[in-house]
Amino acid sequence: MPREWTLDDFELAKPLGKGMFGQVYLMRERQSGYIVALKVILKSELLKYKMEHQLRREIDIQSNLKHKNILRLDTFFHDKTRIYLVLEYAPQGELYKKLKQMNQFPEWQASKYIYELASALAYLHRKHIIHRDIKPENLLLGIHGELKISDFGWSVHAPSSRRTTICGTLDYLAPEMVEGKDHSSPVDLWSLGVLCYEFLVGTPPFEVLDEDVQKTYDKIAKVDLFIPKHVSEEAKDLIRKLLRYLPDQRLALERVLLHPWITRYNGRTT
Ligand SMILES: Clc1cnc2c(Nc3ccc(N4CCOCC4)cc3)nc(-c3cccnc3)cn12
Repeated sequence: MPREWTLDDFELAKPLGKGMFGQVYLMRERQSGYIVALKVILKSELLKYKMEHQLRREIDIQSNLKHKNILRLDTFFHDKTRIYLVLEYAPQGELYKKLKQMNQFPEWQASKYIYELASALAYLHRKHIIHRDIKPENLLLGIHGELKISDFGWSVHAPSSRRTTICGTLDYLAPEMVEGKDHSSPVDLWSLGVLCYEFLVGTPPFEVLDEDVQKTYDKIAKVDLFIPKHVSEEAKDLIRKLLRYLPDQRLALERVLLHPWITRYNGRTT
């Protein structure tokens, strides 16, 4: 039985940044020199937002996943005031910052990220897990620039009905999520389509400038989609096959992985 870890087992290398519920630090485990990212969450904050059940689910789900495009959660521990998540360190940082810097990705880069995302989602869906919160802020980059899905705070076992109020942007949410209906794994297919658009265009497809939630919702419900002409026909085809109002009409992940826009840049999976 692995012994309980404590904060004394680690020494601080540098702060990495601020997440939703606390700071993230680059740490070195004293005995082995092993480098990790330590996510520190204040228990008081957790209680204030009634998020302890969501964190418990995040830990249960993420600690049992093993896939090169999913950030590993190695272990966790807590003291009187804080909970510590010992996570895999992603040396190339946050994908959304790279997207902001580059404004949009070249087609080969977007195709590679969508391929990696689809591979990770196929793995999750085989385990009947839906992520439900796929967006650039939840994507990190590994040592070779490979995409890593992090933050499983909204993941659940499919099928599901939402019990927690949605906060933050609606930009990535499927119509059935926004409408509060029962939903299942196709919600991640919708988000994949939104991300494919955003990687190539630089902004999400249903974003409204004044951030009026109702207007965003109306655009999502109508699938009011305009794809700029610089986007290749094959990429447009994939985006249109994912951004379908009816969940069952969205292209299955197995078909995404074999789509010409994906296989052109990532080699045909057997
Ligand atoms: Cl969990 C987890 C695992 N790895 C990371 C990570 N890695 C990481 C690597 C490298 C750079 N830099 C690369 C050179 O340019 C400056 C940034 C940043 C973050 N960051 C965060 C994080 C979280 C919140 C805010 N900001 C960053 C969470 N992480």
